[in-house]
Amino acid sequence: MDWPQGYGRRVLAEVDSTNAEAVRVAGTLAGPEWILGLQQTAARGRRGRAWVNPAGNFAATLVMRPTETPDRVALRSFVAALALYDALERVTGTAIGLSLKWPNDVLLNGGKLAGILLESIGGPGGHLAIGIGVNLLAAPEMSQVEERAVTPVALLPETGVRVTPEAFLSALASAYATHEARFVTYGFEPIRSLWLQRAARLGETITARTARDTETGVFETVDATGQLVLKTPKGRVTVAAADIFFG
Ligand SMILES: O=C(O)CCCC[C@@H]1SC[C@@H]2NC(=O)N[C@@H]21
Repeated sequence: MDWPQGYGRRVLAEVDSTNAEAVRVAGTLAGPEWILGLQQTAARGRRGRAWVNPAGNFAATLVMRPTETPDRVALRSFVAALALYDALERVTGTAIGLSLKWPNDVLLNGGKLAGILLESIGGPGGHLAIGIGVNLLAAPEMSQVEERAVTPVALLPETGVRVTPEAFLSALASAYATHEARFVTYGFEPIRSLWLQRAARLGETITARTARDTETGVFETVDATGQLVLKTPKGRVTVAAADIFFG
């Protein structure tokens, strides 16, 4: 697989967190760069949670310096989710069982295979870190993740396909570059449309839990700003950030 032009790459045998490394190196970079960590000792997940990261799983962060407004920069989580989906399809040879869970998880056979953590570095006009973790080899135990979280799954036990983190990075970087170019050229609409075609539970009843509220309704769509749109008994509700529960 060809490495995409214009993107740098560094591989670290061990690091606390590739997102933390992104913060340390962002100011020294001349262009976008992938940081692959073969072992992470303090990996972090969304909403301040820890990310359990057994060796052999994939952990990388893309550091870049987007020029758009913060709202648009945040839409990169959909760009990254699409790239992950495509890379997984590429390495396994099939998209069967793959789906995307709003805002930015990748599911395989209904279990959580991958997660994305977007962090801004240095405020507006600064860098963006897109941290991506994929359970290539092993999934954490249910006891290691939050209660009611989607059951974690891993690629090898689910599909029999063994992929190294380095090989997966090549597939992901290439897929990411394709979707990034689409986003920069055509905006969010084609990304939104591709994402919706791969969405888990679209048209079904789901629950969105925010820090303050819990909303249950039919998952209608994702709007032009990336917000989740639910049809609830009290009307249409848009959700900017939440944990999503099925069933
Ligand atoms: O909570 C989630 O679903 C997001 C998990 C993101 C984990 C990845 S692993 C690579 C990068 N470095 C980190 O410390 N976290 C992200």
